Amino acid sequence: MRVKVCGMTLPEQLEQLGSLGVTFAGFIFYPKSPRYVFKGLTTSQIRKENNINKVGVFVNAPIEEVLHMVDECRLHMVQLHGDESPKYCEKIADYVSVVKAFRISESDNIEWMIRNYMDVCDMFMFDTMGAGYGGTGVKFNWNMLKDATIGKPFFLSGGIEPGDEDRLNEFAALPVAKALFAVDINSKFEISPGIKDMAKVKDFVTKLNSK
Ligand SMILES: O=C(O)c1ccccc1N[C@@H]1O[C@H](COP(=O)(O)O)[C@@H](O)[C@H]1O
Repeated sequence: MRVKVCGMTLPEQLEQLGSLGVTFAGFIFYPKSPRYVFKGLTTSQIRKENNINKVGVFVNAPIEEVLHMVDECRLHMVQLHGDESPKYCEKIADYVSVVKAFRISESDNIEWMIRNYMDVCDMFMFDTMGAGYGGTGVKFNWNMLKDATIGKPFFLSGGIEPGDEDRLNEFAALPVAKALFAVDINSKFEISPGIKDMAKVKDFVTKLNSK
């Protein structure tokens, strides 16, 4: 199973990720996040990193700013984690792969939420609704996906933590998980915001892929 580690802020941790079997590194370009990428990384450090797929996470940012960062940092994908409209996604998708994130509450109908985004982005991400835009450290009810038709590859996100490996492998056996593209980990693998516990990341990736 592919893994994305989000909220990278340290150059030495970024360099290490690829060798741990992680497929994607996420950088949060949202200044209000405690994992804001420029706390510890520069655009040139990100640009030079060639051993991993780079995902920029944006929240309601101006389109020009997103495209500028894609160029500057040579991002492979952008993850739109705010309230971006289908039109907004479509404009960005002309230039780079777009992952549209949806923050899920118990009363949501997921198929309804994604319906207008089907033709304007490349993938989806399902995360948990919370007070902020992301990094809640809380899981949503994965059963809500069980009978849904998703129609695009998706990232599973929100509070995934060490010890979830078996549960994730069970989820991966469900019919809906044919579209499960990757699991996204973040705050539950940290020493402090933006500083990852690399031993926990390594252990998780190994256990997840050993079944
Ligand atoms: O982590 C943040 O600070 C953040 C801020 C704004 C938008 C997205 C953010 N993180 C994303 O949240 C999910 C889930 O994180 P967690 O596992 O619940 O901590 C993850 O995809 C991050 O990309």
